[in-house]
Amino acid sequence: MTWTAQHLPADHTPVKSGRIGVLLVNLGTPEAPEPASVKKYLAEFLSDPRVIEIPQAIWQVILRGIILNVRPRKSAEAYKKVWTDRGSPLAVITQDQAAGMAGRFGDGVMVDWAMRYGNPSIPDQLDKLKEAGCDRILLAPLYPQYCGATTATVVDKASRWLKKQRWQPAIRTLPPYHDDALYLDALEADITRQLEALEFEPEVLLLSFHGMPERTLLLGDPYHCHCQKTARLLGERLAKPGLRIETSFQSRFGNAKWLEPATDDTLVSEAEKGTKRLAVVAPGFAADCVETLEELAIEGRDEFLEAGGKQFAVLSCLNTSQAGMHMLEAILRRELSGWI
Ligand SMILES: C=CC1=C(C)c2cc3[nH]c(cc4nc(cc5[nH]c(cc1n2)c(C)c5CCC(=O)O)C(CCC(=O)O)=C4C)c(C)c3C=C
Ligand SMILES: [Fe+2]
Ligand SMILES: [Fe+2]
Repeated sequence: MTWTAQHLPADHTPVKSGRIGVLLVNLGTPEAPEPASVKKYLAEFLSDPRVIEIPQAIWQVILRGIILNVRPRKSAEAYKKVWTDRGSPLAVITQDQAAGMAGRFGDGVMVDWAMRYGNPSIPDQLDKLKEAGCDRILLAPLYPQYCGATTATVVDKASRWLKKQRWQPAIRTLPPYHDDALYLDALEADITRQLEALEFEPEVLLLSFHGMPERTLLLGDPYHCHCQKTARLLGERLAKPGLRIETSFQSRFGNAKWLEPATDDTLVSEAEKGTKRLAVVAPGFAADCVETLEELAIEGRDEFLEAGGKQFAVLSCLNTSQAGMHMLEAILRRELSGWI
């Protein structure tokens, strides 16, 4: 028997194919800087076993009984301070990064964006790319340093979507790029540009990475090593007389021991030991967000100045800077090789 289109189910529509999709993914953010939205976002984020690695039965009692009744109000205040006309900085910048990549790889390549928690969700965006005819998709978690709590959970989420597809697109994932010359070139250029534009010359440049529970390092997560390697390679490039480069970890959460030294403690100890002029940059964040714009630029400033510091600046993340977009295009193009 010869199979022809008439043997297909009545609802079968011919599938467009042959296109390539690129999905940029970042962490996720609330829909609004209000406690109810923050609560919804944190409930999803902090229920991810890749993020909180203690048994869910115990954790859900703590999360729903205490944390989700206290933290959303406090976090919503932080989000209010950095919210823009277009929404949360993290979402706006990620959207702009995707828009800035569109058209750079030719007509057959669509570039879109998603958030691991909240919207636009990874499954919705993968549906969209597939429906538009993408049979090859490059999934790009925008985390230079690999971490189970960030990179792996993006791949987990996409894998759950793949599991439901009868006809799966081919998927590639962007590897960590913590020691990639393209990334280091972009950071070196963008940090140098911003340091030269400051009204003061910092004595200390603090490289602040997002923290993680120390236990994850002992369990073999490469995140800490990746941060240290980025810091070492970037430090070598930025080294100049009169500038000391230090590394720290920010955004401590909960009571467990986190990676050290902590950024807030470092800002205070630097000021107390006499550092007057300090600049901070967060090389691990692909886009500015509440953690850089509020925790570093507002809280961090207060901590440093109250402890005796005199001049303080937080540099922008790569965001949609020329150096950042050039890097993004180059690392994506490399991962698309053989497809375009
Ligand atoms: C145990 C809790 C957390 C872990 C582990 C964690 C890891 C982690 N996070 C980022 C990047 C971002 N985190 C952001 C916000 C944020 N992070 C946590 C907690 C953990 N993060 C919370 C509770 C929040 C929300 C804000 C708050 O209430 O303090 C953000 C910004 C999101 C935004 O909306 O702007 C980013 C980005 C990394 C890279 C990482 C592990 C390496
Ligand atoms: Fe975080
Ligand atoms: Fe924070």
